[in-house]
Amino acid sequence: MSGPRVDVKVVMLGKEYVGKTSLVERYVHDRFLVGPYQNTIGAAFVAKVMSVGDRTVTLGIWDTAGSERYEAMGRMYYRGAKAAIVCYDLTDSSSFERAKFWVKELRNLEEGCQIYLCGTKSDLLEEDRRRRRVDFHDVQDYADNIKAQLFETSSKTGQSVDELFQKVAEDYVSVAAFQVMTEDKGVDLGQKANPYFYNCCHH
Ligand SMILES: Nc1nc2c(ncn2[C@@H]2O[C@H](COP(=O)(O)OP(=O)(O)OP(=O)(O)O)[C@@H](O)[C@H]2O)c(=O)[nH]1
Repeated sequence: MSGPRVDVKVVMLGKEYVGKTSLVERYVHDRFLVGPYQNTIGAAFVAKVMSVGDRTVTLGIWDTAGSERYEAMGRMYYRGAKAAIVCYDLTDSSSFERAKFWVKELRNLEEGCQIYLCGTKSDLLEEDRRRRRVDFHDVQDYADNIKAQLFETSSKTGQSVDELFQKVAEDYVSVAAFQVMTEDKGVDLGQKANPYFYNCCHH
């Protein structure tokens, strides 16, 4: 990989047990850990180097603990994040309520952070569609409202996991390029208050 380096801080948020750690494990190590569930304590950090066009992008991923016990710490970890992957479990409606809580927080306190909604464990729906507890179209409407992107993933099968992280990196690179372009030209667009406005309008 060559070209200019870009570092992006990404934070994983969502209720405990929704599968944040599993998503990171699948993306970074291409594996799905079986065995007893181990909740994350505090947060874990992992970096993954990848490429977007001729750019080398390092995603610095903070995997936060979902337990409400660690809620205040979650705040520490999303500070300065350029992207948040807000996870909910497709088979657990309460986890979507919790996702909305994080979205509200981010929108109030971390304006420059692009939000990606991620419905997890889609393989369980492949096994039995009746297990779905969060309607795709409802979430899509919600995502449109908050200008977020929506993915449904499975860390077990790998479905849409690479696509999700690739999109995070691509979006960040295109926004960074747009910022450089407008700064070079001395353009002062109102949209720059929300750097992802441009990006959202072009996808
Ligand atoms: N079938 C299936 N199970 C999953 C998937 N992702 C996670 N799980 C299971 O869900 C449980 C919780 O997964 P974790 O990745 O530890 O969840 P977490 O959100 O990191 O949990 P906290 O650390 O407590 O916040 C584990 O038993 C996983 O094996 C998936 O895509 N499919």
